[in-house]
Amino acid sequence: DQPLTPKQFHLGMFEIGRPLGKGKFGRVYLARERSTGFVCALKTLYKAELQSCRAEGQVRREVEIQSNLRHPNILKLYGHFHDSKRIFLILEFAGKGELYKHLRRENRFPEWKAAQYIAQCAAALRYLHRKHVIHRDIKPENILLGIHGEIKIADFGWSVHAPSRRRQTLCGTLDYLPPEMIVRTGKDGSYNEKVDLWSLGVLTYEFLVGEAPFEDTKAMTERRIARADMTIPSFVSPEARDLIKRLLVLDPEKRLPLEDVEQHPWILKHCVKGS
Ligand SMILES: CCCCNC(=O)c1cccc(NC(=O)CCCCCNc2ncnc3[nH]cnc23)c1
Repeated sequence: DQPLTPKQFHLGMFEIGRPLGKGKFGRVYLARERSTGFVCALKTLYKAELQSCRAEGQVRREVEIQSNLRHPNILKLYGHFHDSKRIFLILEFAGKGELYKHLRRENRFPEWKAAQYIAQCAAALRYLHRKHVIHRDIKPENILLGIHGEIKIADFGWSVHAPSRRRQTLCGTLDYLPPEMIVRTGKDGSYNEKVDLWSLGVLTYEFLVGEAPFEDTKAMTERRIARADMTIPSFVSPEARDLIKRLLVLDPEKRLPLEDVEQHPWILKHCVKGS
């Protein structure tokens, strides 16, 4: 089941197709390995850019972490190689692309679809946490959909081995960050994998409501996160409301464990096993 296994990869082995996306340090292209016809996604990262932002460590961690992971809801990293200017990550191609584009197009997901996505995210996070990996950046932009609509958690550029202390300053949206990553509450400001439980709560809210629970100006967002100050619209079912409230809890130790998320009435109601 590991189609791309040669030890040494190089660019000439691939036919490059259309761009699939772009990020801070490079782009992702559709690609096909010439000898096997295997379709994958090639993520390019420019060394110069990485050096200027001192992000090489992030890439090394992304490669080291993701290449040891094997789970149906986690995007596979088959290998990597580099040339003089770029680093290339050979990633699984997710046939239905970026989840956030589906969310924006549909505005919000029906409860049965949101519940199935959250159940798959919980299964992937349970697998990561068993390996003492914290993702730290669970949000719609970092989730892809496979050809059968299954969740593929991607972009391990921010993941670390638990417990951890943040070094890099956080860029991008604060919406998904838990209180303990915004204000240094813990004695040494450290945090653990419970940060992903908070993000799962934010993700559940955004799937059902169409916007993040603490979305506001930067200052207000920080304040609202620190107080877990959010309102859940009345169209959200009582079961879904209950799950969101059990995940968006200030005290990391009091957040609903992943095992209980998977057994939550809202999840069981919409995810009949073997359906
Ligand atoms: C460790 C580096 C952290 C910062 N990341 C970057 O600089 C960075 C560099 C290049 C690209 C990106 N992010 C992006 O390109 C964001 C969009 C990534 C999704 C591209 N679409 C895909 N559709 C279908 N199957 C896939 N398999 C992999 N991607 C896909 C990010």
